[in-house]
Amino acid sequence: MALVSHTDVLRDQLRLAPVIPVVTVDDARISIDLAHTLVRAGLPVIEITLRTSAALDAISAIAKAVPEAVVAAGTVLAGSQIREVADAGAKFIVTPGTPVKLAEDLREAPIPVMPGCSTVSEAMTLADMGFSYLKFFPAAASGGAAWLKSVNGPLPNLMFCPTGGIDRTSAPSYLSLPNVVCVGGTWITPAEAMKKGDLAAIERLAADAASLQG
Ligand SMILES: O=C(O)C(=O)C[C@H](O)[C@H](O)COP(=O)(O)O
Repeated sequence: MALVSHTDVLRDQLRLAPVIPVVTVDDARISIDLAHTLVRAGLPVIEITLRTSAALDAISAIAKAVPEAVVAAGTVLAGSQIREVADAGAKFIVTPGTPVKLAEDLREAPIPVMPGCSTVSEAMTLADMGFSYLKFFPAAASGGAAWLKSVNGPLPNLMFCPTGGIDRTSAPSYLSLPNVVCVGGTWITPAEAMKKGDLAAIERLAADAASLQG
């Protein structure tokens, strides 16, 4: 099965930057300029959430026009979305949580997958199914850095991208942990800046996020 090589690809993608901007796009027309801005600032990995009707167009536009970006599809909730996002050009898939049926479908995905979990049992189930890089969501609400520190003892082979309630101030405390590969967050692309198309503000936030270390 292709999962092992997918894991290697995903690991390399997740190591590109300390922060994955989690972006909700209302108008796909901003997506190419936004991706160029994030890449220039040092955040080439971009998660576009499938929460709006513009999301697939945004993924496809970025995949075609900004090859330096690694565009991921977030908020994948159903197996039927796997083919759609892969066809749009997504480089990997992110889920907020991963019921077993969805995990089974994700195992067959043609692109890498970072499934979401928020409990030790969910993490163990996903590990059993072959997934080694997991999104820990909602991170802050589910135990934050303390949870990650605790699970590193019993589950040292799992790596996490905590997301949910993380901001510029709390990100370094996650990034310093041995089982955190990067963090995700929306603070780089605030709704107001996205609405106004304020790419200068986004570039400042992104450059600052790109410089974060543990
Ligand atoms: O849509 C998804 O698939 C998600 O998992 C949710 C996002 O990752 C969070 O909404 C992050 O939001 P913040 O807490 O503002 O950083």
